[in-house]
Amino acid sequence: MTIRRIGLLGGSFNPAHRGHRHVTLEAIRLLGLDEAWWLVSPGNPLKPRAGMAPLAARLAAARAMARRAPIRATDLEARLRTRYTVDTLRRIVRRYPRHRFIWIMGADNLAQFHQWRQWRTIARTMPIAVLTRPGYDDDALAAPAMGWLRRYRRPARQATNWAEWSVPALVLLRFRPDRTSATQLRAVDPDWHVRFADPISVTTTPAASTRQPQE
Ligand SMILES: Nc1ncnc2c1ncn2[C@@H]1O[C@H](COP(=O)(O)OP(=O)(O)OP(=O)(O)O)[C@@H](O)[C@H]1O
Ligand SMILES: O=C(O)c1ccc[n+]([C@@H]2O[C@H](COP(=O)([O-])O)[C@@H](O)[C@H]2O)c1
Repeated sequence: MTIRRIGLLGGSFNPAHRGHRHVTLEAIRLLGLDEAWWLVSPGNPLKPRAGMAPLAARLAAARAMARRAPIRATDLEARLRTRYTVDTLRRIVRRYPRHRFIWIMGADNLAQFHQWRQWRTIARTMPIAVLTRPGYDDDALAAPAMGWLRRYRRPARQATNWAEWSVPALVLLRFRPDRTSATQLRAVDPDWHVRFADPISVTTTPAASTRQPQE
């Protein structure tokens, strides 16, 4: 039985940008992943709905950004009808028994992690990799959740062993950072989603546009 090693990066992807692609490719390299899945969120429970582009447009833009990379942009959360990460991860682990998963998030998300529903249960569900992000790395190390997570920290040089770690486990990944943010992109191009309003007109490979991860 071949075990697939998958990294899960959840996000609003409003819109997906080259920073997402860069940090995901770095995570794939440093963690020795077969693939990363972008979980394009129907709606981050902590973010306002105002200014959030429709899921179809965010998904189409994410698929275009993930093209020709071992990255799948998916609407799994909408399909599973989950919104909270703790529920999503529980369902995914059950649904894909032949896969091993690691949760990936940027340093900005670790700073807020203690506000997520049942965040300790998330950490007990699968290992967590935190990605360096300019302006947030110090905050992440001082994050309230780190008060508890710190004791489970693993050295980055052992990152490729993550599938054998007992949980909770946390690894902080450092690499050449990328400053891109969706907030910045929306400021210069607030109507970006209009270009993705009709997903059929979006240039993605047919396989990438329809495939769901295999169980
Ligand atoms: N440049 C980046 N470096 C590191 N991590 C990133 C970067 N951009 C996004 N991420 C991470 O990717 C995930 C999804 O990010 P998200 O879709 O919210 O993009 P964003 O640029 O942070 O958006 P916004 O500015 O709207 O908050 C989060 O875990 C986030 O921390
Ligand atoms: O489950 C929660 O309580 C929770 C609270 C805030 C954010 N999240 C998840 O964190 C991921 C990153 O969200 P975002 O909007 O910062 O890209 C995304 O998968 C969200 O669903 C999850």
